[in-house]
This record gives sequence, structure tokens and C-alpha cells, in this order.
Amino acid sequence: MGKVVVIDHPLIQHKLTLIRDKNTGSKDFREIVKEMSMLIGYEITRDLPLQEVEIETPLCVTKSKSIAGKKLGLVPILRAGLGMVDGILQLIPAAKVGHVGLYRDPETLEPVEYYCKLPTDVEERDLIVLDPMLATGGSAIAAIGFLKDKGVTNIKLACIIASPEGIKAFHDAHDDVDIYVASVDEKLNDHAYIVPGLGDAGDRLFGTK
Ligand SMILES: O=P(O)(O)OC[C@H]1O[C@H](OP(=O)(O)OP(=O)(O)O)[C@H](O)[C@@H]1O
Ligand SMILES: O=c1cc[nH]c(=O)[nH]1
Ligand SMILES: [Mg+2]
Repeated sequence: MGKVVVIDHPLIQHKLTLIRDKNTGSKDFREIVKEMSMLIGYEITRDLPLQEVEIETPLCVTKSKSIAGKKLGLVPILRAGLGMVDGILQLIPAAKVGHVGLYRDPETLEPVEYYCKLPTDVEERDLIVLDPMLATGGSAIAAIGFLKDKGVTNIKLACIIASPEGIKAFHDAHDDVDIYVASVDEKLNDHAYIVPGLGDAGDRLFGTK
């Protein structure tokens, strides 16, 4: 069964409070989402394999550790996932970035795909899928189903807020994918928004409402 890793580090929890606040404007919202993504990225890459390498310090030759040539990829779910890319890329600049465009139909709540561009060798990469909000789970379920259809086998999901309903639906569909999240909130409301949540992450990032 996939894990749910709630990252309760004080810095993450403090920043989450700031972006939940409806008075936080787009500029600050973007900056804080980027900072939180870097911190989530630190945790999500904790199990990257290391190899021993020989280097020379100014004093002597020594053995030291370096990341063992893993091919990584980030896949933001557009639009809101875009806000999480730069923070993680700062930590792992060699990662390739694929994009999956999905929006949630406001009537049916079903995800609608409108864009997809992935690295050509995507099936050889370990992927981190990025989306700040896991609400019904429909968007993340569809995006990851799509990546699995392309042959990808090793995927983690990085979110900022998840609902209990979304986590259940997600793991019913993809029980091999671990979820990393800053908070599991109380519930979904009648419009499938996360409560207390932070509102519409895409609109708050890009100022579209
Ligand atoms: O778990 P779900 O019920 O599928 O909801 C979560 C999705 O909804 C939001 O996207 P939205 O449709 O608002 O598109 P946007 O990112 O372009 O704003 C959010 O960024 C997730 O992708
Ligand atoms: O609470 C929610 C639910 C879906 N999408 C969002 O951006 N926020
Ligand atoms: Mg949105």
C-alpha cells in the first residue's frame, strides 16, 4: 500500500499557514509555494541512492558520497503544479520536466486533458508528479494513469494539501505511489473544494480570480 508522508516540519507548517490566509496575494503565494516545494523536495528525495566517489580536498585524497546517476523527472499537473517546479528544480537541476495539462470540469468534477509533453525517455525515469491540491483525486489519478500507460514504473506524488477522500481514491487507483503532503485537511465541501484548504491554487498562483 502506498504511504502518506505528512511533512510536519515547523517551516512547512508555518508557510502553509501563510498560503491558507486569503489575504496573501499572488506574489507572496507563489514565493511561499516555491519555498515549500523545495522543502518537500528535500524530503521526497531522501531515499536517492548514493555512490562513493574519490575526490581530492585541499588537504588529501578522500572518499565521499555522490548521487548515483538516477534519471529523474518532474511532472507538474497544469496549471497549479507549475508553482512547485522551480523549488524542486533548484535542488535537482538535472531533472527533466514533463507537463500534463488537466483541468477539473466544474460541473462533472472529472479531469479533462488538454496538454501533454513528456521527456522522450520518460519510461526510464523516476518521476515526481506535482500538484498542490489532491481534492477528489481525479486529476492525479488520471495523470498518473497516463504516465503508467507510457511505461513509467516509479512515481511519487508531491502535494501541499490533500483531502482524506482524495487520498483514499488515489490509493484505490494507484496503491504503489507514495504521497508527500504538508497537510491532510478535514474534508471536501459540496463543490469538492478542500476545507479549510486554501481555495483554488491555480487562481491564487496566477491571479486569475
Ligand atoms: O483532485 P481533484 O478533484 O481532481 O482536484 C484537484 C485539481 O484541481 C485543481 O486544478 P484545476 O482544475 O483548478 O486547474 P488549474 O490548476 O488550471 O487551476 C488542482 O490544481 C488539481 O489539479
Ligand atoms: O480545494 C481545491 C480543490 C481543487 N482545486 C483547488 O485548487 N483547490
Ligand atoms: Mg484551479
